[in-house]
Amino acid sequence: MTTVEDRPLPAPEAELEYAAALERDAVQLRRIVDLLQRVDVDDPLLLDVAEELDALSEHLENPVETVTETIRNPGWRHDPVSGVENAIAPPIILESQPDGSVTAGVEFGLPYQGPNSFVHGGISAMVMDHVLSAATTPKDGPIFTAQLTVRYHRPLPLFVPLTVVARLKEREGRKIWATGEIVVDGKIAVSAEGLFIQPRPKAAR
Ligand SMILES: CCCCCCCCCC(=O)SCCNC(=O)CCNC(=O)[C@H](O)C(C)(C)COP(=O)(O)OP(=O)(O)OC[C@H]1O[C@@H](n2cnc3c(N)ncnc32)[C@H](O)[C@@H]1OP(=O)(O)O
Repeated sequence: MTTVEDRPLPAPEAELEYAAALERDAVQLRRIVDLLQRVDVDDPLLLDVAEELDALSEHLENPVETVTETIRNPGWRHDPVSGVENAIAPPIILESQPDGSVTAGVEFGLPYQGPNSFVHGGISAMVMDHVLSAATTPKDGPIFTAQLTVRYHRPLPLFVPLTVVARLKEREGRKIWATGEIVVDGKIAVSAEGLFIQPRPKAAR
């Protein structure tokens, strides 16, 4: 059996081409997920869709990407919030600001709905976790969320541009606190505070 390690790595230019293709694939898959939320339930086209998607899955199944390969690829292209290669990511594109804060613009559609016409609270929490951690992530290694407190001030509407902001609050050894908000029409809809911890070096565990 050929393992991932045995397979030759693509040349750098081919790798770029594949990455771009994967990004385009994720865009189309995201579009399908969105359309499936909106299509008429009595549309006869729906009868063929599962078969067509099944054929597509069969096509992709061989060779399937293994866990090892997933870890080898850059995580930030795969993650569920800003991963451009991940169809479940909105995706949210983060920007680092000169003052050290991180901002992002996003607009959620129906796949992210919780209460009718509003964003699911778990999605808001996931976004806050991600953007807060981006504001704290030290350059010298990974960081883990230890605590996340989210306050929902007002419902977050779907189909409206939202702004996410996060900033580092305090650092004490391996512990880093950050705060942030999701803002709609200039008003804070969600605020959050997180404690992030740099894990101990392996030898010290
Ligand atoms: C652009 C890309 C941006 C990045 C995107 C990725 C974002 C993804 C963020 C995540 O989703 S991370 C996944 C969810 N989180 C986890 O799975 C974490 C699971 N927990 C752990 O792995 C460990 O518990 C943890 C690394 C958080 C801490 O383990 P340690 O062994 O390093 O902690 P240790 O016992 O040495 O304690 C160190 C200090 O932290 C404190 N501490 C540890 N865990 C805590 C906790 N959960 N809450 C509060 N304080 C905590 C602990 O009391 C102590 O305080 P003091 O130094 O003051 O004594």
